[in-house]
Amino acid sequence: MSTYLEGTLNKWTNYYSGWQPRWFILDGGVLSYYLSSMDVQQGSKGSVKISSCDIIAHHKDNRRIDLVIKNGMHMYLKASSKIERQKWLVAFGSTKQEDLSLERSSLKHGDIIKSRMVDLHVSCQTLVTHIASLKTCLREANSFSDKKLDEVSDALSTTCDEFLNALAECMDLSYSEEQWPEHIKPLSSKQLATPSPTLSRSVKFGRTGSPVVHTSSNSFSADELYLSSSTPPPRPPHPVSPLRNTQDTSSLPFHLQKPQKQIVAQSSASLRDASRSSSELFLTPTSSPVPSPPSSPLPEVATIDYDTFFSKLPHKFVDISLDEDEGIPTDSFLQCCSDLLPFFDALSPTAFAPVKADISGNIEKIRRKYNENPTLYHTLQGIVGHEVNTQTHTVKNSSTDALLWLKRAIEFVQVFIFEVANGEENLGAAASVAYTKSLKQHHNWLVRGIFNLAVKAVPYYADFLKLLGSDGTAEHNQAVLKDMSMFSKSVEKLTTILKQLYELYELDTPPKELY
Ligand SMILES: CCCCCCCCCCCCC/C=C/[C@@H](O)[C@H](CO[C@@H]1O[C@H](CO)[C@@H](O)[C@H](O)[C@H]1O)NC(=O)CCCCCCCCCCCCCCCCC
Repeated sequence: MSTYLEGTLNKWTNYYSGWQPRWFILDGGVLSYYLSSMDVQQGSKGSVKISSCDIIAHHKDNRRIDLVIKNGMHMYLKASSKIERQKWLVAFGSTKQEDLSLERSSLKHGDIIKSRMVDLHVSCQTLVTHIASLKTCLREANSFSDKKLDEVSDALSTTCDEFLNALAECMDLSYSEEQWPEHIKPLSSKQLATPSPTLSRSVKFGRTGSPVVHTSSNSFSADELYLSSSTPPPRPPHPVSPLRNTQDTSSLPFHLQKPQKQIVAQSSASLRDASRSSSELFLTPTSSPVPSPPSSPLPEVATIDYDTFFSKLPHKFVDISLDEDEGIPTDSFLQCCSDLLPFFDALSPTAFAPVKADISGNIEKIRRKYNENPTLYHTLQGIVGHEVNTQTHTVKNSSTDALLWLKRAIEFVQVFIFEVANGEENLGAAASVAYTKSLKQHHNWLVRGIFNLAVKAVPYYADFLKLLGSDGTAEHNQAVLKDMSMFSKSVEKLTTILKQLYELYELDTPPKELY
């Protein structure tokens, strides 16, 4: 008998109507919803097959469940309480289990492994996100509460369990299917139930935010962690390491090709550069079941590169090399800021026209100053320092003032991107956080009102990721989120330096009359 559950859940509708109560029925593996319990006879307003969804217990909101449908669509749900959410999570989990058992009886071994490989891949991506959040929390320990840290750790721990379960099942299935030599026997599900030191794999994100899978040649175990788009990797023709002692990437068991992706083989040396990325997932090897020869060649690395808005930017904040004493080169900084302007047209040429005009006006003011004397004004600090020394920083249209407003705008963008990269899918909420941190205190009631209106025009999360270059697939979305994370980190570094500059000269105190 299949799992049955019915009850009220709040469903996210849109930014105008927000969360709306709906009557949900889970039956026969399908979740359907109705306007109310009285409207069931009139047919459902929509339904989704639970086995085609990834079920995500939201890591910040303990009442929320996100159903990520395999075609990239979402259904956001909110229970009335944490306990109520738990009830639904259990029901969804049981339903998935039932469907899996059904599949098992009708599918061949290989098909089941395939389906679990896809699960493995999805939870691997989720792990990457959680670990990025955890790293941010740890890095910014001062500004994050213990509660936030606990939440992120819990989410990470839950996803680790999901990942290990999926991996365990793959191992069991593959082990029962083939005879492996004793010394490279795949780990059993029992071994995997407790994270094992023999798990030897690390996944990193490259500078473009793309996943990079590396295999360590001196700690091989037969349980390859595949990163697969939709089809799983081919089984190695012979049950020995396809990677050990070889530079031939053609034998890599990664099945990653897709027309829009580029596969690159790199040495571990170039990966060290890639470790500047803000998002890294390490399932760290500590020991190996198979000792390796001391003279193993460098590990092989397969990278998938996705193009995103960020990777295609002609000038990137991350590439700005600071002068001594953290001097920010004026020319590079302005080029990076200018490159962001076309994005406002993509968002909405009319709604964002004032914002774009304000930002480009300030870029222009600073550019004009720089052109007067590129040596003297080589750095932003040089411009501000010179204006302060000559008492021209307070005159109308000073570069100091232009940079102050440009810094606030860039900070808005950085915090907004940070929020989204860290799991905030409600763009209105992300914009509010960004606004409070960067601009609100400097705006009077009129501009605050404009913000409240502008925020209603924010796009949907999925559309926003598409504007940033995603093709809508989970993998590409993930790549965009990684690039966002890296973008936010590199911009934050610069806004922090600028804030310190303005604090030094006491030039950034909000006017009291605004309160
Ligand atoms: C998707 C999120 C949508 C959120 C929308 C936020 C909109 C903010 C609304 C504010 C409108 C501001 C219009 C202008 C206001 C100006 O009055 C104000 C002051 O101007 C300054 O005045 C000085 C004289 O007093 C003058 O000397 C100086 O030159 C002049 O600048 N200016 C501002 O407040 C600055 C506004 C900057 C707003 C930045 C908002 C950025 C929104 C980005 C949203 C999308 C982010 C995704 C980007 C991804 C790609 C990188």
